[in-house]
Amino acid sequence: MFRITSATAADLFDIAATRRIEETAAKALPPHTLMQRAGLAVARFAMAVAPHARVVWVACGPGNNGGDGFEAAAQLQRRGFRTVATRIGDDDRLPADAQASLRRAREAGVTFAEAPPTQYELAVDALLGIGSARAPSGAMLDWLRRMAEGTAPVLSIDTPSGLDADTGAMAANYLQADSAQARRICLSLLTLKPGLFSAHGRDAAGEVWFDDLGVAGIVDSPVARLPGLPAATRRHHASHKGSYGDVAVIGGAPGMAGAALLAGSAALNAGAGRVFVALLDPGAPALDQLRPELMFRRPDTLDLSGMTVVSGCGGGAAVGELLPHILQTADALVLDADALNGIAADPALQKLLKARSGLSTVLTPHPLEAARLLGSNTGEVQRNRLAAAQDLAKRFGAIVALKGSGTVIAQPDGTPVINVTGNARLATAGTGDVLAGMVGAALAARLAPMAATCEAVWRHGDLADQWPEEIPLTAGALAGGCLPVAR
Ligand SMILES: NC(=O)C1=CN([C@@H]2O[C@H](COP(=O)(O)OP(=O)(O)OC[C@H]3O[C@@H](n4cnc5c(N)ncnc54)[C@H](O)[C@@H]3O)[C@@H](O)[C@H]2O)[C@@H](O)CC1
Ligand SMILES: [K+]
Repeated sequence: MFRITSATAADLFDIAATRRIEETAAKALPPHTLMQRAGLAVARFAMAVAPHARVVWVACGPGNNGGDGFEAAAQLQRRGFRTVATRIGDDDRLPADAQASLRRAREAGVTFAEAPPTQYELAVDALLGIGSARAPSGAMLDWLRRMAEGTAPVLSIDTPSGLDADTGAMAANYLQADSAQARRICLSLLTLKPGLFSAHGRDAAGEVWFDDLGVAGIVDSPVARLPGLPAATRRHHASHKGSYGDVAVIGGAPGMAGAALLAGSAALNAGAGRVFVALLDPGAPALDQLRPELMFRRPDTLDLSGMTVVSGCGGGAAVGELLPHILQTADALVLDADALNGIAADPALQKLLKARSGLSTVLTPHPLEAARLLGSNTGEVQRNRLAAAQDLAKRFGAIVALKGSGTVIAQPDGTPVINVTGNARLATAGTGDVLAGMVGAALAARLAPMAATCEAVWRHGDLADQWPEEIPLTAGALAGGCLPVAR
């Protein structure tokens, strides 16, 4: 059993694969073994989280997730914890494993009650796991709300109930109440699921822990993976600015120069050898007094063939005119914001983007920009972030970093990554420009495009995670705090 942190590299399996893995493992073991292991893991965890608990409330659902709950309740009761179970569903419709665990809970002396205890020190959510099929309602929803709004920690078995373990979509928003305050922990069993780390998954799950139930040697292919720590950074003494590449930021239409400057500063701080800024506002100053290292050029005077171009940041409509040239000549390319909007609106540009297939190209859309590129809508993208990012990556032959809670980094062929660094403090204007600059620096340092993007996204989020509580997190400060990604 271990906690998932930003340093954890791990494979993620969808519901279908998890069921196959469970079936294979169950066949190789005596009956009921997996559920007993699951219950024991939950009970051990519960005792560590609330060793002082006078009452543990276990809410059990109608399937095997409920069975895990009965088993955990039995194990806790036997170890001297007063355990109160509330349950949904009829005895005779319970799956066989859950029926066996229900019997064991009754034999152990677990209290079965119609309503939750008024006082409890730990709540265990064993209502629904990977079999969640519709929005929780009635008593189930009431209990989930009550847990979320209580002060005792909530321990979700396998998945938070009602969460789609494949996508992180929530069937019922029982966490949206302002009063939701309980510490939340999820103990994922057998496999780690992608939905725990994307969309609503992170809020619903809280801290994620993992127990493999003693099942090793999984042969199924993961649907995604957690990247773990980026490789250590070390620069050779015998290197020079040319070793870390040139970045050209092209953007900053009238009134939006700041976006391009943020990207430029971020690229510089992330270790790019030289950073050129080509503003699309003819009246913009030709020097940034605070960043004299940035070299200002007219867009048409730059030779992009040896450069990593970061395009879009505050580009407005003006960037559209330059995109054919940029798409055809940039050595490596990061496309953000207005560049993505321009491409979404113009099939000719889409063709040029596809023609770059095989070159280093990274798209960094937020969900609305992704929706425009896909011709869908934000709701659709957010309902399945993994699928949307993969669809875009395949369609345009590029690396795609779909921003949001659990940024998804997808590649045309190969397993996508879900990034677990970052937090809601990044939800402020300009942080996306900073990310684009950081990706640009990593590409300029000649990292492979997937590795460059994963590393920059990880570091960008990690900066926010490490940011001191008392210092406001602004994009300018974030751009100034970038740690080198280039080696
Ligand atoms: N069978 C085993 O030995 C093991 C089972 N495991 C547990 O089993 C879970 C999967 O079990 P199941 O496949 O039975 O699925 P679940 O227990 O997640 O739920 C399925 C049941 O809930 C009902 N249901 C779905 N949505 C509902 C809603 N909104 N309101 C009311 N009822 C709803 C379904 O009709 C079905 O009866 C895993 O998440 C895990 O917790 C694991 O511990 C591994 C071992
Ligand atoms: K659950």
